[in-house]
Amino acid sequence: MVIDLQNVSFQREKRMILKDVTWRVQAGEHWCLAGLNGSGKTTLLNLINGYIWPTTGSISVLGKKFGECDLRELRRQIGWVSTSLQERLHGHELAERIVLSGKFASIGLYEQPDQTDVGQAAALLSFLGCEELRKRTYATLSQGERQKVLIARALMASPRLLILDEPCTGLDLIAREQVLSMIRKITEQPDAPTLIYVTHHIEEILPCFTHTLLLKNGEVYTTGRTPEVLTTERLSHFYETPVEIQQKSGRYWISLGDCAKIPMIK
Ligand SMILES: Nc1ncnc2c1ncn2[C@@H]1O[C@H](COP(=O)(O)OP(=O)(O)OP(=O)(O)O)[C@@H](O)[C@H]1O
Repeated sequence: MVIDLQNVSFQREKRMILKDVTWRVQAGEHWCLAGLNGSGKTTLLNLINGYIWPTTGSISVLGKKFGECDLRELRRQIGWVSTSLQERLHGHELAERIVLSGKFASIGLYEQPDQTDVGQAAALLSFLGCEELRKRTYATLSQGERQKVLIARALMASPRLLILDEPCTGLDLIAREQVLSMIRKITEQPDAPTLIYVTHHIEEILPCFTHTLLLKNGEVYTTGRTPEVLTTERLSHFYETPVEIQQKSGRYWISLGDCAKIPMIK
């Protein structure tokens, strides 16, 4: 079992941010975690990484039960690409060195990488179709290029679990599709890590995401195989707004249904 959350709740200042979340991710599955702003996605990721502790319930990740394992050791097997990581990186650092720093889980490169590491970083950038970025400084990269470099950085540590927290935020249509195609490529590798892809956007849910969890107001609204979750009926209930889902080339495209029924701000 890759992730096993049993009846997990998380409370802060009398407010239940997550309520009775039970979620199991098995090896060989790739999950999409979707929900509206404030539904609790980041809180859930912080719990899975052991940065916060549940108020009630139990958590096991990669077979290690929280409370009985060394979290620092566990975190070495988890790659996490997020906007907060982006903000902490140094703009003057070369893309290649940012990728290399993934091996040491450091912000900045303080240890001397060997030739094998340098070769692996180059191979990862090439695999992800962005080898030309190697000698560019991070500050000069576009948002889409930064995401590619950060994904390569996460892969540098050969994680068993890779969490991609809204990697397509701020990307234009083409850059978004490039990042999504990189992600698909990762899942096609024989030794691919289990992916957890967090998004607000149904359109980003690729066919490789076998399962989807919809989170609403801190509760699991539904989980299951992606085609069973992403239906017009279920998503209209989820959004409390009529929507229509169309499937094209294995992707899901959402549009608003009867606009007259959508609650608007007056
Ligand atoms: N430490 C905290 N103390 C109080 N409230 C918190 C704390 N952490 C999160 N919250 C609240 O819990 C709710 C869930 O936050 P969270 O960041 O997990 O949501 P999210 O689904 O990741 O949102 P977004 O999609 O906007 O990033 C929000 O209303 C947030 O304000």
